[in-house]
Amino acid sequence: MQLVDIPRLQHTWAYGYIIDGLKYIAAGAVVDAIRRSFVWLYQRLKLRYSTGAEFVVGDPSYEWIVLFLTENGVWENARDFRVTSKSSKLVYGVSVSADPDIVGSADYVPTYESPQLFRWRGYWVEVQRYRAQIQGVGGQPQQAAAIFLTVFTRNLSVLSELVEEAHRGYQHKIKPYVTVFLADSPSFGGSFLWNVKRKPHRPIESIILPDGILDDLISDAKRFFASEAWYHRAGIPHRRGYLLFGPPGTGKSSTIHAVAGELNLEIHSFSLSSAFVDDAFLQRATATIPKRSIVLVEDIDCITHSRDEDDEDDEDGGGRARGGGDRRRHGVTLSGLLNMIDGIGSEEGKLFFATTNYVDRLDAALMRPGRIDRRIRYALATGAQAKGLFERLFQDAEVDGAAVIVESSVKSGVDGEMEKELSILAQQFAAALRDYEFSPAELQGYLLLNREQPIEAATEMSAWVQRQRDDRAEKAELRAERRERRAKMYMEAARFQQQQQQYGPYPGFPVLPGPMPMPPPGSFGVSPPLAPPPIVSPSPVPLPPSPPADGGDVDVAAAPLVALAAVPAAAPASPPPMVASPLTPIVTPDVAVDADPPVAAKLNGINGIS
Ligand SMILES: Nc1ncnc2c1ncn2[C@@H]1O[C@H](COP(=O)(O)OP(=O)(O)OP(=O)(O)O)[C@@H](O)[C@H]1O
Repeated sequence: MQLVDIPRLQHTWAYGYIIDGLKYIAAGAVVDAIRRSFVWLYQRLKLRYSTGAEFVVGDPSYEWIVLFLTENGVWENARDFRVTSKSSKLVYGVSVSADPDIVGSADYVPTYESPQLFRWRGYWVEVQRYRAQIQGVGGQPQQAAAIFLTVFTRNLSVLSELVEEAHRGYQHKIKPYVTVFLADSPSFGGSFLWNVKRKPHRPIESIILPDGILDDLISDAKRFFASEAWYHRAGIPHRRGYLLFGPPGTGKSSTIHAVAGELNLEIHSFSLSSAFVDDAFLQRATATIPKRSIVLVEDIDCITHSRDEDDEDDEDGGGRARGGGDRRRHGVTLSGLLNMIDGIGSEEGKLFFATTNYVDRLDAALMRPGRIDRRIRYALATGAQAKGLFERLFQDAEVDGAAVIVESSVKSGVDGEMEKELSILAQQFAAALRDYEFSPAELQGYLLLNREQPIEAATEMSAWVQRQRDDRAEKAELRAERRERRAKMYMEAARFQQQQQQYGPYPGFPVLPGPMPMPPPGSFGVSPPLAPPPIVSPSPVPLPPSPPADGGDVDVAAAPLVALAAVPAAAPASPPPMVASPLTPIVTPDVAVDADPPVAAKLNGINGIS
């Protein structure tokens, strides 16, 4: 059967329209085929004669490329932008305001997704923004903004030169800043990203530590970077590990920031106490850290135990995993941490810094040379440090013309004479407290309250110290009371249990499973009253130890005191009880194999840095 009767159709009015329609369809198909052929050809040529690279947000290289594209004016034709607030003054994207404060407070990055072409060193480069699928921790797919660069040349080195130039430009731009990449978990998924912060360089002189500690640390790190070839020849991973330990607020993090600023390094930081940090997270995060970086692990004592260890503990009724139940599935295990530290060395040239307030909780495996090469102990402030802090914070008092005028009565000597003498005030300030009584952070807090008034800060220090001591004594008393109450409850329960065993269960009361476990030694009421904090210790300040010949810990606590002899001394105090550390002496590899013996000898004499 004939479906369309063409000869009859020819005589109808619709015939012309149908033929025209068919012609248009045919023409459209031809044009589309040509377009597709061009696209196909373009893609083929692109594949054959170009090299490309993807940069995903959250990776440090994304920051370099965004800045590079901005500097090369690639965004200039864009009209739509993604705006994000930011805390630094570094300008990315496009300048939209002449006011530097306004420009510096937000990021403007174009949102368009169509490719842009630009010339770089005679090569055509195509840039395209899009959303990439990346694999999150745990394998879940996740969307992330990305930039794809295509360089139209088959020479791969052009692309790597471009990336290198972008990195150099970025480092030059951020020179006055230390870039800190904080490992973070985005709220919408289980993956991770680097949260980028830029902080102005912290001057070395602003950190008040016993003489030489910081300089030694910096020269050690410089020497490490200078001896890359030696590490390769010796077959040792080019990595250096430092452990900074001591009470909170004593300058550990500040030291690391100062080192990063001095050596122009980026910091990639995670805290093991963060809820989202686990073994898989560490592996993924460290894999993205570039060369010449500081890898900083804060609270390195916060590791949980592996499943096997937990199971063993549970059999013993222990359950050692800190934080209980959930920590067994989350958190960083010792083996995960060791793998991560060892893995850092697979990418060259990294300084590994770890901080902790509880050095005695660290495993010996973690402390072995090759993982931790040097250890530095921090302590509460000595009188010399307090004096240094005071002078540092009020150094501008004179510069601003607001000279510190001290009545000569403050200074024993000629009556009525006025003298600008900041150091006398600083001595008065330091004399009001004992060594190892307050952290530098606490002293800084007090000084900031009196930022404009150095005289008041010095003269009112004794009253502040007294208030802090009273406060501490009150808290200690409360703690002792709580312990006593808990001890009483425990004794009651034990007695009740004994009676149940003796006379049978009381009707209506549950039978307690016996026997009651013994309380840990020293807990509850059986322990002696709380030991007073080291502030009230009457023993004299120890003499500075001579540097250990075998390279022990750097002991910030026991470093020489700057002469405060002129200051009326407060009751002497002993240093805080230093935790007996299970650390084994560390042998640094530098001495035996260093090409420059005098330098090696000098370094190994550093203040006993181990
Ligand atoms: N030795 C120091 N010299 C100058 N400032 C200090 C010193 N120690 C601490 N500070 C000040 O105290 C604050 C906290 O210091 P920082 O974060 O470095 O201490 P930390 O030892 O890392 O503390 P935590 O163990 O709690 O992380 C900073 O503002 C810093 O300026």
